[in-house]
Formats: sequence, C-alpha cells, structure tokens
Amino acid sequence: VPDKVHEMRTLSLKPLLFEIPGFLSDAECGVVMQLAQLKGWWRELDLSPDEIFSLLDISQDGQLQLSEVGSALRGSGIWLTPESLREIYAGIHADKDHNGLLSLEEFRQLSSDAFQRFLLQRGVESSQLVRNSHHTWLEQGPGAHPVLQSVKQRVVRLTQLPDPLVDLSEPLQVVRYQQGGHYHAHHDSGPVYPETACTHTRPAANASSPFETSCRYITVLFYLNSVEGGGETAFPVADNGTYEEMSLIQNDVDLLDTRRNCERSNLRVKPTRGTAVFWYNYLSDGKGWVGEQDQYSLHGGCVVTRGTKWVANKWINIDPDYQRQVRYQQLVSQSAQDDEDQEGLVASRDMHDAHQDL
Ligand SMILES: O=C(O)CCC(=O)C(=O)O
Ligand SMILES: [Fe+2]
Repeated sequence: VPDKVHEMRTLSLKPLLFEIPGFLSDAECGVVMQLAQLKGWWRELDLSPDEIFSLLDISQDGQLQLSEVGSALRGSGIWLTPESLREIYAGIHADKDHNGLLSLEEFRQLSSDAFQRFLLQRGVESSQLVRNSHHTWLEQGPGAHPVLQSVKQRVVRLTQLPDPLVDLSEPLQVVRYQQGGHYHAHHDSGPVYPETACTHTRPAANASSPFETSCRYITVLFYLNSVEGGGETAFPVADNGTYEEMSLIQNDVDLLDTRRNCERSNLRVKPTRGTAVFWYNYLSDGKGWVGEQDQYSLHGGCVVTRGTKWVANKWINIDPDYQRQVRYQQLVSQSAQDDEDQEGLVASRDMHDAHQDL
C-alpha cells in the first residue's frame, strides 16, 4: 500500500516463499472482488484439451471414436447412445467433417470450455474435480481499474522485475471457492525440457513443439478475504529434507489430496484478507535467468469448511529460453508500434475500446 512500510516474512526456502501481511487494503480487496463478480465466472476441470483427448483416446489411435467418448462418460454415470453423442457434436460444432470421429485437431478447435461445461452438466461431481472453484480474469493494462493497475505496479516493486515482464504476463486471476471447495496440490507451471514451449511466447517460437507449459516463474497469491473455516494454502513438501515423488503417496495417504490430507502438509498458510504470499515455481539457472522447475513449489487449496474463500493469482510468465523471451518482447513492441502507425490512418479508437477490459 502506498506510503506504508511492509513486513515480509520468509515462510520456506524450498520453495522460496514469502508472506506480506496487508499488501492490499481491505477496500482494494473489495474492489477486486466486485470487479470479478461483474466480469462473470468460469468453471473448469482444469485439464488441457490435449490431456482430455489423451484420456479419452483409449485405443490411442489419435481419433476419438463415438464409443470411446461414450464409455468415458459411462464411467461417470452418464449413458449416451452414439446418436445422442452425434447430436451433441452437431450442437457444439465438434465434428467438422461429420465422420463421427474426432481428431485431436477437431478436439482442440472445439471450445474446450464447451466440452468441460458439458462434462460438468453431465454430473461429474464437483468434489471429484482437481479444482472445485470458479475463476475469472481481470486485465491490468492501461484503461483498467486504477486499483488493478496499482496492484500490478506493487507486484513490480515486490518482485524487482522489469516492468515489461510483468506487463506481458497473464492478467490477474480471481478465484472464488464456495463452502466445500478445494484445489488439489499441483504445480502452477510444468517442467521445461529443451523442446518445451511456453504458452505466452508461442508467437516467437520457431517450430511447433510437442510440449507446452505456462512458464509461470513466480506466483503472487493474494487473499481477498479471511476464511471462516479451512481454505489454507498447503505446501505438502515445503522444506522437506528430500523430495521423492513416491513419498507423496504413502500407506494410502495421498499428500496431493487437499480434501483429506492438508493437515499432513509441511506448511499451511491461513488466508487473511489483504495478505499476499509469493513463491518461485522455478529455480535460478545460476546465470541470472530462469532454470529448472522447483519441485518443492507443489501446493494446493485445502477444503473450505466454512464460508467462502476469495483469492487472486498474479503469475509472472518468463520463458526459460532467454532468446525466445527476448524475441517475444521484440515482437510485441513491434506490433504495438505498428498499431500506433495505423492509428493515424484508421479511426481505430473504437476497436481499442472494444478490447478494453474492466
Ligand atoms: O487457493 C489457494 O490457496 C491456492 C490457489 C492456487 O494454487 C491456484 O489458483 O493455482
Ligand atoms: Fe496454484
């Protein structure tokens, strides 16, 4: 908050994790919640289209037969005949070539939101989801609400990163959990291999790559309210002596399960209105740039036992491939320049207004 001195507490070294009480004022938390409410909510299973496709493609032949989609749905207690599936495809314009098969390409084009909504409507229970919450996105660029812009500037100061890196990152994500909501333990961003592309720098990548991840170097998590019961953010392996994937599930205790086993997590942060926590999802490469994924950054939202829980995520996206990040930034500033050049010729103000978000 401007003109205020803030205390920053180190919560763990693995991952590098800090807590800053009072990072947002109560009024600011209220504004962010209201803006999110106005914007409207998404709900999702939190799987990428490729992941869903691969799960459904039992024969692994790269096509989804009607029977594959049908039997997948049967597993969740939904009985759909091939005819009714065809009808659904038609309804959501899924099967462009009308051959009754969905290729990965068709599946990708199919609005994954439409499909996920459909799965939810068809009775996948919310407690069975990886993430049981609603979320929405708020832009923080010029024209955005002053509170959102000011929060972004504070994130720049907090993280000591150059402005453009923060400006070119994802918008602010606001998340609302109702009573009973949770988010099982996860990494906000995946591992990077030499052939892994980052979602945000796709436009600057040369070839199509087999893997993609969001490359969220830092997560800044804001608690917008204090939760009446539960809803802690759990870091199951924070500051563990060692990290073994196997030890996450032991004697039937799955540490990733935040509905059951939060109290076994090494570290839990209690949601307090206005507090921010932030951590690094990647280690340093030792040369001043982003390196490997930090396995210890695993975290989740414990089940909310009483009341609702509101948080916001500010992710800072940086490509571990330095050259690609640079190319991407050049590309963006070039196209911003082109837009400006155009402005004199075309009355493009209306268009800009149309893109302006809350
Ligand atoms: O709700 C929380 O405490 C954690 C949220 C989270 O991990 C996320 O939204 O990625
Ligand atoms: Fe997360």
